[in-house]
Amino acid sequence: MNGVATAPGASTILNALATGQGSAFAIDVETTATVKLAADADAVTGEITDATDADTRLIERCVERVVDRFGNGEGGVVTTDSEVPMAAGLKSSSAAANATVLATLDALGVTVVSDDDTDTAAVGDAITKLGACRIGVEAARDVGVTITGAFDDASASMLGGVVVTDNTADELLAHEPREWDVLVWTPPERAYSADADVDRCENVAKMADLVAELALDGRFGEAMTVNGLAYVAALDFDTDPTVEAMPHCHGVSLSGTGPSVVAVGDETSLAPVSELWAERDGTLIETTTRTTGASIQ
Ligand SMILES: Nc1ncnc2c1ncn2[C@@H]1O[C@H](COP(=O)(O)OP(=O)(O)OP(=O)(O)O)[C@@H](O)[C@H]1O
Ligand SMILES: O=C(O)C1=C[C@@H](O)[C@@H](O)[C@H](O)C1
Repeated sequence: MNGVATAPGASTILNALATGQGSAFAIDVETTATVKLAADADAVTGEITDATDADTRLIERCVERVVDRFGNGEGGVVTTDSEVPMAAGLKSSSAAANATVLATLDALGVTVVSDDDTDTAAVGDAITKLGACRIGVEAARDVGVTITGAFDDASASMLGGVVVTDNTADELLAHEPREWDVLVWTPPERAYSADADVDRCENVAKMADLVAELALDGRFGEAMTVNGLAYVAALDFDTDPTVEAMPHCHGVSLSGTGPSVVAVGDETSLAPVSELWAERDGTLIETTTRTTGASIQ
């Protein structure tokens, strides 16, 4: 009973910490999960390739939740192998959870239905992609790696494209395809979402409402830039990387609770941003949006 699945990381248009409404888009860097289940194994053990000291509770809990719902008490081993850096703002936990849930469903032979936008929670012995996504969100809540549940990040990773969500109800408000070039700058420091200063974020709630309006109007570039300016201030990051990118790109924002800053546009508009950000410490990733989301391999 083996299963393998991949899920992409994501970046932020609207951070949900202020109001519970969020918006995110999938990017073309991904995490692969491999799940090996056995009827006679009595526990689930997680391993994260190249990060032996990292916390494996999220992926173990994802397997347990899928087995509780669709299995028969199986245990086993889950391994993730990821291109998405942890605690960088690029939704590594959502990618790991989605890949693990899908790989476990694959191992158990459960059919995953792709009628994402109709959002039927489960159809007989099958489950929709959004239903699978909600299992990962619940697992993230169980182990405390999220503030709101991060259904925005998780559904962007699961479905691909751009989503707008209500994280207080785990509901999808909009789902749109967008094709942008994407430039990611990740400074050397790391920031775990669960440690973010939520009280400071609540101070920018009126700006978050404006960002949600822009996003629901399909004005994603402006939405993410307003979000970026509000949240770099609220979370006390340097405003310079955002401001210097603004004249060139379609949109730029702090991603999640940082520290990465992400700009979207086309190759020509991102070239001067790349030159400016290359002078800073840290790493640059040139990628694209991804419209296809997570999948069983
Ligand atoms: N590749 C992975 N494999 C297994 N577990 C992971 C992986 N990435 C993240 N996690 C789990 O999620 C926890 C939170 O990670 P992290 O802060 O990176 O997630 P995040 O909330 O998605 O934030 P960010 O958007 O900053 O990446 C980690 O401590 C770990 O338990
Ligand atoms: O932990 C959370 O609930 C969140 C973390 C960040 O990624 C945010 O971008 C997201 O909107 C919500």
